[in-house]
Amino acid sequence: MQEKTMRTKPTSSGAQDKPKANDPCGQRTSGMGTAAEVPGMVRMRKTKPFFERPSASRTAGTAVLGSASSSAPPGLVEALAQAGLGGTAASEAALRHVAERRAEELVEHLEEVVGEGKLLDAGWLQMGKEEIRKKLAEIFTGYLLEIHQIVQVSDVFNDLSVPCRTWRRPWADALVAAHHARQLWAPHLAVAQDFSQLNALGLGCIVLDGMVPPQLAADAHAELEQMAQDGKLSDFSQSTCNPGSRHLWLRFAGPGSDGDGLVPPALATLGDALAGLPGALEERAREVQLSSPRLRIVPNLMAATYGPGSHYVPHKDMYSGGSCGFENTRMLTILCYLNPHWRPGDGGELRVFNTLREAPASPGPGRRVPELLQITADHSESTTTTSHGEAFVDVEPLLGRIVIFRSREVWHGIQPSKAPRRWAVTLWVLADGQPE
Ligand SMILES: O=C(O)CCC(=O)C(=O)O
Ligand SMILES: [Fe+2]
Repeated sequence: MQEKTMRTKPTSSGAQDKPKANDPCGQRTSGMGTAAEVPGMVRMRKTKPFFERPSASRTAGTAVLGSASSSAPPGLVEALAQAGLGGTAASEAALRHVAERRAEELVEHLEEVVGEGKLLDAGWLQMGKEEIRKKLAEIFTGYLLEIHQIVQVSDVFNDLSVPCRTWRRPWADALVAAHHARQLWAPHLAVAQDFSQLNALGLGCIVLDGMVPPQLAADAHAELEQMAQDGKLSDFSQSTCNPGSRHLWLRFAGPGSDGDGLVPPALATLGDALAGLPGALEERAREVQLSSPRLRIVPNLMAATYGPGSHYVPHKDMYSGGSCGFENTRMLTILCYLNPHWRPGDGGELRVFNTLREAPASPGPGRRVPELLQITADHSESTTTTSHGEAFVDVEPLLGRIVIFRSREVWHGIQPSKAPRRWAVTLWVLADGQPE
């Protein structure tokens, strides 16, 4: 378990190193699958939930209505609860019915919804009641359908994810040391103890070699090659961020993973073991009284491959939905490289940049998520500022090498690959915004 074989270049390497302003590269933009399939796509809670389940005791909602108001339509959430439709099973027709009924009620109390700072501006008082009723019904229906979608996705996510402290693995517990936790969460402290090139960049990033049994890594590599041959990979990415890359998702545990034969054994074992790392890191941090965020595991690995010429421009793994107001909650990126034949000159190194001072990157507070389920490629506001510096370290994608870094801070990219297929599996570890 040592850090080794990294090359450092002190200067910028030109255009490829510079992300464009408005760089939409925080996530691959093709073949992303559904929100529920992609770790980190939904949860945005930290201390303040962006969305709370409808409940009778709640009088105001969060700002999901957007254009019409910054608060929930008066009484609508209560009406939903009274109709027994707070769960995920409500049909669209039932939600429309609740919305219509509430609109009818409110037309008799226009002062609650029309006027300065209210749901509809004072101009609406010029309209007839029927027109106002229709407008309210339309707004309410949109609101209910939106929050209903969020509840559904949130439920799926919660079913799929667990706090990392419940995913402890002896393998990871034995291998993770306190200094790893320091390197990750307090790099400024770690620098004093460890003068590695990576630490010198002042990042939260660690490289671990010799942890994955070589045979397991080789088997996992063979399984990926087989899956590629069997046509399981996505199409080639057309994105300017990571042109030519291909990927597939491997749900190695939990609902949807059993008996479907989609995750071959070595990859499943590897995923299960990697998922033990955050819990071990959290525990080590606790032991040395280091403050670190609580984390959550989604047992879903992404395997990605880069062929000749394909690369990934500098980016961070945290991204937001830009105009959608969506933001992921990725906290840690855990990579494991699976390239038994990698040689110097094959390219595909992970380039890790030093990071300039930026605003603290914690999961955002409540945001609008109107297009939540349609998220495809709108990550355009994720990286509006180019805040990595000139220095970088290239990390070779060697068989079994594990790299862990802070998704929200660390700028990284992949150098153009020259090898036929450069493989990595990634586990994104999410913030745990659940109450204590
Ligand atoms: O494979 C790697 O080295 C990094 C991949 C990456 O940055 C990503 O998928 O976001
Ligand atoms: Fe990345």
